[in-house]
Amino acid sequence: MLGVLHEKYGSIVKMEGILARANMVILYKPEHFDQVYRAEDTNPLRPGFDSLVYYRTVLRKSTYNGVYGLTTAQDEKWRHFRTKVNPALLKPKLVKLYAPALDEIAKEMVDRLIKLNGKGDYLQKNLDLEMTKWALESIALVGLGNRLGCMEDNLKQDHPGRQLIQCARDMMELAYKLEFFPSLWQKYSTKNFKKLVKTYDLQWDVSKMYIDEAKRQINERGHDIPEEDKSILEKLLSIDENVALMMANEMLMAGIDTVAFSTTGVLYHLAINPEVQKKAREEARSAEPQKRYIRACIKESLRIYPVIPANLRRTGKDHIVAGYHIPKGIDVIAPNEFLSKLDKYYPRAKEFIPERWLVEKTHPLYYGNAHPMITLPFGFGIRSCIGRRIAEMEIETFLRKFLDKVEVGWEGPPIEVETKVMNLFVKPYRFKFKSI
Ligand code: HEM
Repeated sequence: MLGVLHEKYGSIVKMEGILARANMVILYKPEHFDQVYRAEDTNPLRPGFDSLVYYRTVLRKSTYNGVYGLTTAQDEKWRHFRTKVNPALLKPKLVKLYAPALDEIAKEMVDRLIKLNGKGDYLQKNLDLEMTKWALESIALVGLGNRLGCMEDNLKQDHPGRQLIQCARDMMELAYKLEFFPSLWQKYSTKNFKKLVKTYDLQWDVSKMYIDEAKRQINERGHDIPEEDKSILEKLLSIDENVALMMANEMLMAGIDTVAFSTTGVLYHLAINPEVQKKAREEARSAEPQKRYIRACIKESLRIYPVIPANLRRTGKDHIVAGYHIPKGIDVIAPNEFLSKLDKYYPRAKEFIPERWLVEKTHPLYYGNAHPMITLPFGFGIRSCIGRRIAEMEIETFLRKFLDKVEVGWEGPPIEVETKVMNLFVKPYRFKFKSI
């Protein structure tokens, strides 16, 4: 759709908001959204998840004590929260401390994939479920310091971890229906809105149960343990209890499908590019600690298959862009996925070429020839993804283990993506895994 609008209306496209939605402008030139996004970066407003905002600030106001979390807070509340959580989640030195624990989970996941690969067409239909189990298990260990047991065999449908996975998916699908299409949920409780409220309630209750259990264990054993053994929850509890609780809750929400989708995307690209896979495997098996080629594979895959296809900011003031007036209160869309696949920015843009992230400046494929705002898989500026460092480490750790033990191929037509707030792969997964 973004391509069609661009072709028909040019590089600045205005769309009237429907029902309660704000008016929107799509800016197709990176210099244009760069101008707006930078000017808005002192107080970045990211709209979206209006139903979750309503749930936390109105429906369940008493539960949240005025602390709304990063996904829903704006203005000073957001800044206050973000300032408190930034160091624990984004400082590379602190995040690296979780590497050994993530290594252990990655190893289990690879063994599990090998085992499940022998079970007929199970992975063709359920690879997404298995990848989300690994992603949840990993983020829970980093976030809470606990294993949830999601990667055990015969996990029951009502296992709390399984419920969290289902909640994350349902929230995305229902919010998509309510917030991207005309809906009257803001006037009265529609059927889908009621379902969504139930899902928000369940996600909160289950994550709170896990968080309370983690807190109980922390209090029982005391705080006198090495820094590398402290979870993010424990670090944040010493700063602000409400913030710690909310951040842990959001990690168990935002850290599941994002990581699972991104990792599956890399597996797909490795599967259809055996030469790249071979090179990545050599690096995975080498003693070189810096896995630059594998990291380039992740970057390149996120360029082609970002989880979030477009970035979004709501203007907090007026802007003049290429002579057009964009007033305050408009949602400005940066169509990053669409732009990232254009040859005018990246030569052979549709091809998976990790080398473009590694070659010298003088090389025609050099990634830096493209405007730096085009590929933004983790968003932009001070409001960009708080889980970025953790996610990158989870994916890299998994790939290193995977490449060492498994060869991956793909049989059949190319994988397809559908977009529902986030990107999702369409089943079946036609991967061929071979233990090596
Ligand atoms: C590969 C995996 C991931 C991708 C591609 C991704 C992508 C994004 C993007 C595009 C945004 C919007 C940023 C913006 O508006 O500028 C975002 C925000 C966010 N992400 Fe991630 N994410 C990933 C993993 C995670 C993980 C593991 C967590 C858990 C810690 C997480 C938690 C969040 C939160 C809480 C926000 C809101 C930040 C704020 O508004 O301050 N994400 N993510």
